[in-house]
Amino acid sequence: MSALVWLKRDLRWRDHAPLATAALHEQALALYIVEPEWLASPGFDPQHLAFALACLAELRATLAARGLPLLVRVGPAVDVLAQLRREYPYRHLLSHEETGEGWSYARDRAVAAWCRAQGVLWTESPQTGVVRRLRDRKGWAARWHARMDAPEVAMPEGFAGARVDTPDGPTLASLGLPPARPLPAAGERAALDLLDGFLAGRGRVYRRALSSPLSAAEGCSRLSPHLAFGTVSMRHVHQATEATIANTPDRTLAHALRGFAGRLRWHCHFMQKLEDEPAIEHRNFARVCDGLREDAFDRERFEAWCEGRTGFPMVDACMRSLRATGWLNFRMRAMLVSFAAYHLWLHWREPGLFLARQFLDYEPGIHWSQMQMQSGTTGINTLRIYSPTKQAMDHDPEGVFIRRWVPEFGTPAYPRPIVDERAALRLARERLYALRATPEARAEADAVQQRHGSRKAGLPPSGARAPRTRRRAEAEASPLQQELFR
Ligand SMILES: Cc1cc2nc3c(=O)[nH]c(=O)nc-3n(C[C@H](O)[C@H](O)[C@H](O)COP(=O)(O)OP(=O)(O)OC[C@H]3O[C@@H](n4cnc5c(N)ncnc54)[C@H](O)[C@@H]3O)c2cc1C
Repeated sequence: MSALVWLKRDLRWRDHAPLATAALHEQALALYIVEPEWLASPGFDPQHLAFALACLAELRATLAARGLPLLVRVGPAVDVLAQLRREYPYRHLLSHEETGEGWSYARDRAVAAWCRAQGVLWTESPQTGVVRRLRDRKGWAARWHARMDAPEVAMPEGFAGARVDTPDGPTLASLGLPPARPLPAAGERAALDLLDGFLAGRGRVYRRALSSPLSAAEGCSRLSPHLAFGTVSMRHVHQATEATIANTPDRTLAHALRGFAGRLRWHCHFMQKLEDEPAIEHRNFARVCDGLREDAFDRERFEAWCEGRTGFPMVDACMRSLRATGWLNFRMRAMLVSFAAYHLWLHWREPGLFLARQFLDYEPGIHWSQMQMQSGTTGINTLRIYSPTKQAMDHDPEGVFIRRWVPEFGTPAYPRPIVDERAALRLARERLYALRATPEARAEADAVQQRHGSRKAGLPPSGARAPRTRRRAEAEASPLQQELFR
């Protein structure tokens, strides 16, 4: 039987089940499809494709050295698969599972229907801790560990590669796309180098460096684009981290890496939410929040936020830095969203799409869950309103980061604040706390908690006892939830 490996967000050689299985077949071929639906999706930015193509260039050489040709084609997935089958009559399609946006879910359903009609066997393998068709979250963390602690997939020596021409694939220019902003190093080698350097010592300052935009760029792992494009497997990162923690005599490093290791679970925990409820890309987790902000969308405020000219220097510095580099640390991402949601009273969808285009690491499951969490529409998480002034005092006390990105700050060229912070926050709090106190909101919070809450983390069902004040609510948040907000 002939096999076709359909590469998606798994652009690596190591720990790759579909590639390993393909080697057992009479003939094999690998394919990456540049899908028009992706290019047209509102969260897409040319930097995403540029990164994928750079990863593919390296992978193509890796696979060619083992006798496996890799084709890169452009078109709707079903059309490309059907055309290729006329040139190379494969019977077995192999890929990893994907937890993506609605268009990719619809495409997977179309591919499944096409495979059934054509008599093609399609085998999808998991590659993260996300569990398909999960009934409930009970025991999820144990399943995550079972998968992540299992041995990595043994990779074959070589393949009986199909004899096909492998012309050069598309480029941004050939697809009519503008050039991408400067990118970090792409591909599997770069991912492994980043991980090795982080575990060998760079990660020592992780806990201290994580929160400030001045230190986080160096002190965090910076693995997120690699996890999003699959140039390294989550299992490999987890196992390498656990091995370092167990073996290093450096207790500071081990302690720092324990914090990092916990975040790897959060990656899959958030993706699981989108897997279980794909609609959260578009609509509120807590439906009682429907209508809260939809009709109040102020485009001028939104544009000022996007362009980094809100008159709040820490917000503007973060936004400008993100636009230039494609990355921002967790706390500053959360602050940007909190500012959009509470200070500017913007619904999360458009700011979320804008940020998706800026983040090279755009991962829909994490992204939409976090957008809603930081906007107060999950119904179960503590409302966390970040003060940009406090964030600047805590994480950029000398104003170094602000001066770097907002050089005109302190001159007449810098805009005045676009909102009155006190008045905006008073109104936002009143609206949200009033809503959360309703019996409907409490009942719904229970349902959201049952479906999406991390029971292993011991999160108290927030609907069971409605928090009366913000301080009390924060005190009630579980340690793991608080850890997430650090
Ligand atoms: C509004 C908002 C949107 C976000 N969107 C994305 C996104 O699209 N893609 C993305 O990868 N991360 C997203 N995050 C989470 C987090 O900010 C990034 O994962 C992190 O900043 C990436 O840098 P790093 O790889 O150096 O992280 P490290 O701190 O080194 O963490 C290692 C890995 O753990 C995972 N991780 C870390 N923090 C979190 C978290 N809070 N939730 C889930 N997983 C986490 C990521 O896979 C990350 O690469 C978002 C956070 C917020 C507040």
